[in-house]
Amino acid sequence: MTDAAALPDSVTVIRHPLVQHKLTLLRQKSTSTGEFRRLAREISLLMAYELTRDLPLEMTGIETPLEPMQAPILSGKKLCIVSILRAGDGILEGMLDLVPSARVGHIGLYRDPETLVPVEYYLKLPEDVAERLVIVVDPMLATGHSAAAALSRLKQARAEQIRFACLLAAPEGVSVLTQAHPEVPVFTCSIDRELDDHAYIRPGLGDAGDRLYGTK
Ligand SMILES: O=P(O)(O)OC[C@H]1O[C@H](OP(=O)(O)OP(=O)(O)O)[C@H](O)[C@@H]1O
Ligand SMILES: O=c1cc[nH]c(=O)[nH]1
Ligand SMILES: [Mg+2]
Repeated sequence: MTDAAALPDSVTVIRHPLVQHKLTLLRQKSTSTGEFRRLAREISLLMAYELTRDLPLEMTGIETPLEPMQAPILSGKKLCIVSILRAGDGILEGMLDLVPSARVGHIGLYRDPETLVPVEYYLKLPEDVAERLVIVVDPMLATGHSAAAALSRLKQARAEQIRFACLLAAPEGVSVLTQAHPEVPVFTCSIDRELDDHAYIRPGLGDAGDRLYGTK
């Protein structure tokens, strides 16, 4: 929704028609919990395809049933997907569908409803997170403070190569995150109009965690 020309180079809006179509279904208030979860998973798989588009390859010798050949395999850092609990888990599943051997980390953060400051309540990362390409996932980038705090935590754990993926972003969140972590590529399916007075993304999709898990 926001003029792409105004975006920093580190931000990619995934405009693939399947992603955009599924995102529209996801946003609709009539979409049930089960359908919401399924759509989030499908969109995440497609996002993982975009996020991993530039992974390096090397050639290796294999044998087909008919003859030997040189064929490409992934050669760079192994992957770690870090989910920002709890709504991040709705994205994690679809990413793991595409890269099932990735390691997984979790950062538990909730946004205090009064202050909007992210509060950390859980952290579990693979021991070798510093050697991996880390993809941090959370459906919503609203004020940007949860994502910025998660990336700072990962840097404390010595992670060096980090990407961030969300379904929806507010312009305010993009600005906060890219200023705090300018070297981190950010992938989103939409940059919506604005944040409202409760720091909800408008038009948005509501509360991602509640819609994924059927809570209020
Ligand atoms: O950019 P911010 O303003 O920090 O807001 C975004 C955060 O808010 C939501 O989580 P929430 O606090 O609702 O926790 P939940 O995932 O447990 O529902 C969302 O999943 C992000 O983590
Ligand atoms: O719009 C928003 C903002 C933060 N968290 C959500 O789940 N939705
Ligand atoms: Mg929530």
